[in-house]
Amino acid sequence: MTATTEPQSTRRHTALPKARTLVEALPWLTRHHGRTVVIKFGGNAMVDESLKAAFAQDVVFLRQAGLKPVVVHGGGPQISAHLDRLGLESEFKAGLRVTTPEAMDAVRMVLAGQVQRELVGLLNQHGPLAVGLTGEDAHLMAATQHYAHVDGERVDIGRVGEVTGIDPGIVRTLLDDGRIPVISSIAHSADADDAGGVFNVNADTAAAALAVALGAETLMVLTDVEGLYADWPHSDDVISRLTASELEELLPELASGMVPKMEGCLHAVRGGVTTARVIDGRVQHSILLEIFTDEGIGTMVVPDPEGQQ
Ligand SMILES: Nc1ncnc2c1ncn2[C@@H]1O[C@H](COP(=O)(O)OP(=O)(O)O)[C@@H](O)[C@H]1O
Ligand SMILES: CC(=O)N[C@@H](CCC(=O)OP(=O)(O)O)C(=O)O
Repeated sequence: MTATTEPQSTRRHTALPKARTLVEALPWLTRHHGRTVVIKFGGNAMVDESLKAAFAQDVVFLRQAGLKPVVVHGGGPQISAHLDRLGLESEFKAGLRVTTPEAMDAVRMVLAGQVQRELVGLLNQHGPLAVGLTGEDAHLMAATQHYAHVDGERVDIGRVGEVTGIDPGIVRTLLDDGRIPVISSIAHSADADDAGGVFNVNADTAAAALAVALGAETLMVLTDVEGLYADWPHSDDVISRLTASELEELLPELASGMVPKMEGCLHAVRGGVTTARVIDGRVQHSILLEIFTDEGIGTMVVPDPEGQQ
């Protein structure tokens, strides 16, 4: 056998940048240790296989680094594609899907049976970590019917849910057991006369409600744009940081896709979450960049300074 040798100095030299990267992450590792991070993975950010695999690596990395990641996933485009295959049209009002009972069955099947299963599978390639559930499981998320408001009119959009309560017990149990909960945004009906009913909840709204109920440190929303554009669609200047009050002022000007996201961020920081961020899910390892470096990308919403509302 011929042994391969390399001069000691070369080996040390090539390893050094890796060690530096690890050491640079130390303050962030210390700061975030034991903290809960709710990550919303949008259907539009799930565009290719390598991105999904990198997403799974990042989430597992957080878990192995001592954080408690909770994944809430979307799947709007996947639901629309399925409805299309069934010959059913997708209609949105005020950014929310008009959800007939027939569409509700498809929403539940695609989110819990397809998108969630795929994410659980990708995470579990790294070990027996991920457990999938919906808001129906152990009554995690309760909702009543949500009506949309279009041009000042109250519109019935079917089985769309307004979150009325979160019982985070099952998620806490999973986190304490070292698991990664992967949650589909379907809620059980809170109405006694609709027992057994289910509602379609926007995934951004569900993620924000969960972040508040879990006392999460961070809500991270991965989507298919760089962050919140100041003057969308006319310019691609991203707002990098804004306070809750600044965001509140901006909300009426926002267009549909961003509305539930930014409302969710506002709800989260007003509910005690330290930062809510909208980041570009199309950038590989954007979660790691956001948590462990100064080179965070996207938009960060922070609470108002003390004494200012
Ligand atoms: N001010 C804004 N800044 C960025 N994106 C915006 C803005 N207003 C509307 N949008 C739209 O919102 C979309 C993201 O929302 P959505 O399509 O629901 O994504 P996801 O599937 O990730 O939840 C963007 O692709 C963009 O088209
Ligand atoms: C009520 C409502 O609109 N629900 C969404 C749920 C999925 C979702 O929010 O997915 P994204 O995050 O990928 O947009 C829908 O049916 O499309």
